[in-house]
Amino acid sequence: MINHQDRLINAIGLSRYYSEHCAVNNVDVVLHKGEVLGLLGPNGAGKSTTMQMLTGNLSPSVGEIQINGIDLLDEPRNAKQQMGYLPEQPPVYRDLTVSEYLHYCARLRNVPAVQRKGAVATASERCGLQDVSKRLIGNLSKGFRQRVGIAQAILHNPAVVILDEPTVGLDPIQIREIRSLIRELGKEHGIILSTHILPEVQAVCDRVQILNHGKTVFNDTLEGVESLEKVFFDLIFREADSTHAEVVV
Ligand SMILES: Nc1ncnc2c1ncn2[C@@H]1O[C@H](COP(=O)(O)OP(=O)(O)OP(=O)(O)O)[C@@H](O)[C@H]1O
Repeated sequence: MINHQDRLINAIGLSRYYSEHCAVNNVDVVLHKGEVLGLLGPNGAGKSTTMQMLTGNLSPSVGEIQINGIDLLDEPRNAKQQMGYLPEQPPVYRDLTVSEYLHYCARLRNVPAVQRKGAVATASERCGLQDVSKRLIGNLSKGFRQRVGIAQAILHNPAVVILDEPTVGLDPIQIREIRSLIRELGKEHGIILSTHILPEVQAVCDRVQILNHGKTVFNDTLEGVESLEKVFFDLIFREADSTHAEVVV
């Protein structure tokens, strides 16, 4: 019997229309404790729309979403409290120091005043930011700014962390560091990672969900998968061929 208790995200039957256009079509997203889930797909597949629905920034046209057992549509504040989100553009303020910014985020996240210092210290330590806490964010390297973005996402110790393209524009050393941070975080949180970089998914994810034309076309662990690239291109091109065949016929 399936145990739904350990589902940090339980999103069932999600669809989203933009007027007549169905961008996401009856997609389920399930995330378990201790799992890093890679959300993949070619441009326009529906990843951003799905992530925006999961983070409560966009209402689904159809479907329901529970975050750590709390209904996102009925109790958006409580459900969002269970979640940390790093959008593709980290929401950092360049004119604040790392410490000032993280304290500000802790306030926004309703971390009680007496716990803020500890929460900032813990998130800074986990993201390797102790040595730059007094530096202005605007003067940090992109890799460190990304760490600050991840630190704000985990500050309130959420059950779920959603990361959108967290390593875009980083150098190879920074990429390696951020990936190992994601793996580390994955032990205590459930993580959804959206990226176009297939080797990244293979390096950090336990399971992969591939979207194409708004539908799930693959959802499985990476056990025994030698090349995710092959799986990905086979699926996407097979679909393109069959779509083409339909048009021709
Ligand atoms: N606000 C909008 N209004 C109308 N159509 C939209 C809107 N946002 C997205 N779409 C369309 O919905 C589909 C899915 O878009 P979405 O941005 O979710 O895909 P994606 O997988 O995130 O793509 P990318 O990797 O390029 O960011 C696309 O066809 C897109 O053009």
